[in-house]
Amino acid sequence: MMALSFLTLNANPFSSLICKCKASFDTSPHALDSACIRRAAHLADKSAGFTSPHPNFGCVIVTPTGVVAGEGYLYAQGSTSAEVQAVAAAAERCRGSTAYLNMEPGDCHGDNAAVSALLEGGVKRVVIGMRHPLQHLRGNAIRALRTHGLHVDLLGEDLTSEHIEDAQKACLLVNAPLICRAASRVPFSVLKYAMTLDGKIAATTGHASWISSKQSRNLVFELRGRSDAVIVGGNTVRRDNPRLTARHGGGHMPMRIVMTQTLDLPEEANLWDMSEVSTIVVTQRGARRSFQKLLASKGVEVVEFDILNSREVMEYFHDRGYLSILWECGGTLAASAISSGVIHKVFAFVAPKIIGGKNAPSPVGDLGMVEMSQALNLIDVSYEQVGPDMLISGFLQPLPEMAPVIPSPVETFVVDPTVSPFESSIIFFYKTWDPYGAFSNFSPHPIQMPDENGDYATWLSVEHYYQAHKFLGVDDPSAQDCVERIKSAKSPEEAARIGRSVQRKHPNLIRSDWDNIKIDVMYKALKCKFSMYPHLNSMLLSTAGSVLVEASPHDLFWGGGREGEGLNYLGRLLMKLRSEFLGESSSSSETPSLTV
Ligand SMILES: NC(=O)C1=CN([C@@H]2O[C@H](COP(=O)(O)OP(=O)(O)OC[C@H]3O[C@@H](n4cnc5c(N)ncnc54)[C@H](OP(=O)(O)O)[C@@H]3O)[C@@H](O)[C@H]2O)C=CC1
Ligand SMILES: Nc1c(N[C@@H]2O[C@H](COP(=O)(O)O)[C@@H](O)[C@H]2O)[nH]c(=O)[nH]c1=O
Repeated sequence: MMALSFLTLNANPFSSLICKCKASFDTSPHALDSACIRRAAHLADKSAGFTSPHPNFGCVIVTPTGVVAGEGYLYAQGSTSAEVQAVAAAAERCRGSTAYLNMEPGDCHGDNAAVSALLEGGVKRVVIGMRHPLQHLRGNAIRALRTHGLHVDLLGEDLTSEHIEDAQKACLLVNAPLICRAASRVPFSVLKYAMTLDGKIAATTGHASWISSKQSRNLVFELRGRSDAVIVGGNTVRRDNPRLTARHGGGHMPMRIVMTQTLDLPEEANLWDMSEVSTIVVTQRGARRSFQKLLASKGVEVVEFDILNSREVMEYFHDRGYLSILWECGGTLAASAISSGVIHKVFAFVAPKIIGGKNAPSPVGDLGMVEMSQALNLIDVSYEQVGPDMLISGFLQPLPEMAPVIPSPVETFVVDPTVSPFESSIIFFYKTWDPYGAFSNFSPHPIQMPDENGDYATWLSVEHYYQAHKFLGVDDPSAQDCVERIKSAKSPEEAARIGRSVQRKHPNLIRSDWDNIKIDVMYKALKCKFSMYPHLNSMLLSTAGSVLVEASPHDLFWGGGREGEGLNYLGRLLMKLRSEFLGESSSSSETPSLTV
């Protein structure tokens, strides 16, 4: 199958790129640098979907004679960093080498693993394709490497050329969702549709299976596998009864979102089958409460909105940490999403078929335009043949510039003097890339906890420990198997996915006292984490006087909720722990009433 990505990376194997430089006697360091950075971006792209919501990192180590000595890419958050893998693979050949990184490493875990590996491996020069897009992480790794005497170059900062621009583009594209997140309040959204040569996405009857070829549809599975979620409108659910799963074998499975105003949806639908992946239905506040209950009984999450429109919905999923959304809706919802300015990229599969029909639906409904001069022009358009179809893709809006990233508190103060950078009465944390992201259960800090026999076992994160304890001690082989699967999950996200989906599907496997003990389980794990890592302990103590709130908009038990309606138990436990570390006997005075 051809490799498909949000970017269109050169499919040529790396070796040919290097050879090209050499064969044409273009031995300039810049030609080699750009080829190696492209390779790093290509490697980084291999795990797209799995790393989310974290960046994709690739690293290539090249000896002074131009030989690739080691390579690596980040498989998932919490797994071994690309730099550590590449340095290990290069072994002795690392000394004096150049390391190529598609993006500056961001050390949100406080262990500086990537930088340390490059230093310890004896790398002499580091070439970076792109600075870290998140302001609070940007520049830290570059500074650390330079402080230790390494020569660090940022591709394209001293000179530019076609090769360099290509390589820079590859770096931007491989982390487009993260860049988008850093610069705006919505995830990176791709609108994909399949249409006939006469511009129809279904027959007049609404029948649409299939317009595009099997090859194209296989490619769509890949696109789904690269996305955090796939979204459709209510009509598509009623008409197509889609599954929206990524069926390309072993890939990442996106969440499924249905956007419906009426909530007039079938009682039985493939999307309510949660055995493979979950579905979230977003709807108008107050819509069909009895149907909401029915969906809840099937494990489908329903989120109500006062104003249900594409932008509000995207902002909500942005706040939930989603980086990339694939829109597989019909023309009505597509027009609303385009009008709201939330669509970044379009993938149009054009099949050499004609269906006709004056009322047959087209991919984009009314945008209110009356003259061709108003048409939206795609940027950076690509054309690829896929089986008998033509895939046309391009951007509806340019990727955000790297400069205007989220301003630092001090910069915010300059822009808006009413915001004090020193006002810290509430500290929000959620994703591990946040300034206080290490407070999250998902921060990849392994903990060592005693089991029931007093033997110590290592858990890759607090989330691993917490999820596994839902099933611990249950006298059922499936529960024991679940504990093992969670324990060996490659990332905290994967651990949470397993734990939550088994809990939803097989509530009988959950230990009967779980609701009574879960806070205690979490507290023990947090205490261990903040005792084992001195820098985390200092970070926690440095927040003294501030209320800590886990800014999860959807977890109303551990998080603070969208409007402060959540119980914020994670924040409360951290404050309790902070009091304990500070030597205060009681935490009750600190427990906040959450009206944030
Ligand atoms: N060839 C292709 O690639 C595809 C073809 N199709 C075909 O398209 C047809 C369906 O098209 P269409 O009705 O446009 O698709 P959608 O169902 O995807 O979108 C329309 C629906 O979205 C819901 N919606 C919620 N909020 C909004 C909003 N703010 N603005 C607009 N809609 C909103 C409404 O659901 P509700 O009515 O429940 O309130 C509305 O009816 C079907 O025949 C299907 O087979 C669909 C997808 C892809
Ligand atoms: N008809 C059509 C598409 N339709 C989209 O795919 C959905 C069905 O997905 P699934 O149930 O997972 O196979 C459907 O609801 C709609 O969103 N996609 C395409 O690539 N080509 C096609 O010809």
